[in-house]
Amino acid sequence: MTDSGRSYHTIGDPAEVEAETESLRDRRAAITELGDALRTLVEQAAATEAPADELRRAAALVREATIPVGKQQRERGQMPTADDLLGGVRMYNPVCGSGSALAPPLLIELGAGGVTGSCTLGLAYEGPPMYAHGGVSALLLDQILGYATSASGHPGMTVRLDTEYRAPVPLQTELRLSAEVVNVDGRKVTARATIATAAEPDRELVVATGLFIALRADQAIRLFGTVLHPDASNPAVAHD
Ligand SMILES: CCCCC/C=C\C/C=C\C/C=C\C/C=C\CCCC(=O)SCCNC(=O)CCNC(=O)[C@H](O)C(C)(C)COP(=O)(O)OP(=O)(O)OC[C@H]1O[C@@H](n2cnc3c(N)ncnc32)[C@H](O)[C@@H]1OP(=O)(O)O
Repeated sequence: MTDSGRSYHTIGDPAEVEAETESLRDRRAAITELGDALRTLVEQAAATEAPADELRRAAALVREATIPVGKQQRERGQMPTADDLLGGVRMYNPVCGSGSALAPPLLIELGAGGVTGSCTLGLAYEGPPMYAHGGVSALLLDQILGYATSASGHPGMTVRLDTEYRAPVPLQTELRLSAEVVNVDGRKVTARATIATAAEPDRELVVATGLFIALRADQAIRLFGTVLHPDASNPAVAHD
């Protein structure tokens, strides 16, 4: 679980992220607080052995909670007002976002040779008994690969993700991820990422290679026209 405050998903130097007004800081802290509560709910709901009447009582309470949350909803073409897309603040990113009930969340740090990530997966992520679902491993790896490519100055979209599952990923165990860019060929960027446990960081449980393509301006406009304004200062768009 994350603390409230500055624990949401950012990329790069936090000092570079747009100056937060007091009200934006407060709203992001509240989004994180709700995210923490939702993650606790999701995890406990996946692990519960409570009797049927208790589950029905909980369902009624959750339905009640949707009333204030549902009052003001954004549409698909609108970014969350608490996000800063180019600054890399994505409050609801389903892997790292502190506001997302789906996110473990994965905490990513920028290091000298690449990026590292840490998280612990609860029972909500179970695939084979006691171990993570393979799709969840791929989700974590795609995210950290994307982060590594962006952090290296070559943001792009995943067009290929090759995932090799060498050993099952244990739940309720602190995990370490790492990723680095291994090749840049024009708009094509290749990166490699791994998942291990914190206790045995050199034993690679899952290894992925991702191919990322930097978007041409016309592609960015076609895909993200309503939310992304490509210009010379936008690092997400290749200008070749
Ligand atoms: C990306 C902008 C978003 C804004 C980002 C802003 C700031 C960044 C901040 C934070 C980011 C931090 C972390 C990132 C987070 C998460 C990472 C998750 C990433 C994803 O989860 S993202 C969703 C899944 N992703 C897709 O939804 C892509 C679907 N896709 C397409 O929309 C098209 O594919 C497109 C438009 C990408 C390319 O357009 P296209 O396909 O027409 O390709 P194009 O002509 O441009 O080709 C150029 C060269 O790539 C080769 N090439 C293409 N595809 C290939 C393949 N599959 N295998 C081998 N080579 C391939 C060609 O062969 C050619 O090679 P060559 O030059 O040698 O001929």
